[in-house]
Amino acid sequence: MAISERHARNLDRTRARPDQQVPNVIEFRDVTKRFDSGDTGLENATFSIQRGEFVFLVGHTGSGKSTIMRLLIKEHEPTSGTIRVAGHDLSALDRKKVPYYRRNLGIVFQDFKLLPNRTVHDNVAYALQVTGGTRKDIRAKVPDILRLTGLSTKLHNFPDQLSGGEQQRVAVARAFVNHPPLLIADEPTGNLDPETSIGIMQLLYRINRTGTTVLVATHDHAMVDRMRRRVIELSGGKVIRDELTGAYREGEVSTGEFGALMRGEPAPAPRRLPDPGDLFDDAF
Ligand SMILES: Nc1ncnc2c1ncn2[C@@H]1O[C@H](COP(=O)(O)OP(=O)(O)OP(=O)(O)O)[C@@H](O)[C@H]1O
Repeated sequence: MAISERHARNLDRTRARPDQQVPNVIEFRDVTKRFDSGDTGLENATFSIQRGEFVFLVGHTGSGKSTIMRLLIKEHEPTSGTIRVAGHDLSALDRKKVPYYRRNLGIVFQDFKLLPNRTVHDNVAYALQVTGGTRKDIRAKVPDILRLTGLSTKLHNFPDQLSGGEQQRVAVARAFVNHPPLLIADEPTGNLDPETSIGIMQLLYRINRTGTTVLVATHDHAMVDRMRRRVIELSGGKVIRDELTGAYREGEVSTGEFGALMRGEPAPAPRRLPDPGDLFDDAF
């Protein structure tokens, strides 16, 4: 669907429901996930994330971070409880429609998941093609996003000709080229050195400042402490902490480095404010 059509439809939505609140982008209500093996991935987890937030999911290995991500992309189904994305109950989303839903989300993994036999340009363009982007869209948007992610000089390179940090930039560019209302990243800096990790986090921060809601699962203590964003901590599948400007560990003092870390990082002007309802274009 063309952006202008979407925009008009979103305006209609707003007009039709003037007194209703904008729904949370993500809402977990009493969500439990038990696997066939008997392991518990998540236990009675309740939290919600509003439009435009930047949220870290932290916790020891096995605490349930990836389970939340996999539930969000409907790779797993909850054993009980309700998950809503942009106000839609994910259990009502037909299996056949799941690929459409996922294409409208920005998803970044630790291991990049790039197409090995396509160039940087084509990896990013592909994300537009599968959502119905025309050649004109590709010509207009891909160079822009490659500039934003610092990849303009690498557009003809293949993934195996790039460093880990550059590959992750391509993955972020691909996830963001559609300007998704929600971007989720599972350990996006897990394979990168601290310096490169800062670059990736700055990129996610800039993306967040265009209006995209960003959820990042991470073990990266230093990054969480420096950025001072909202932190949801898990332990044994339970939410044990939810702080608006938290550190990796409860009660740790601010390093005060956030300003320095993000200085000189101007946010690109949003083309349009992403509407979470766009996640479900063609899906419901
Ligand atoms: N497919 C699965 N089958 C069985 N148990 C699973 C499965 N996926 C996760 N688990 C279990 O669920 C619990 C939570 O795992 P999860 O992968 O969500 O943790 P995590 O916090 O993401 O860990 P890490 O930081 O190591 O990635 C663990 O006990 C894990 O063994």
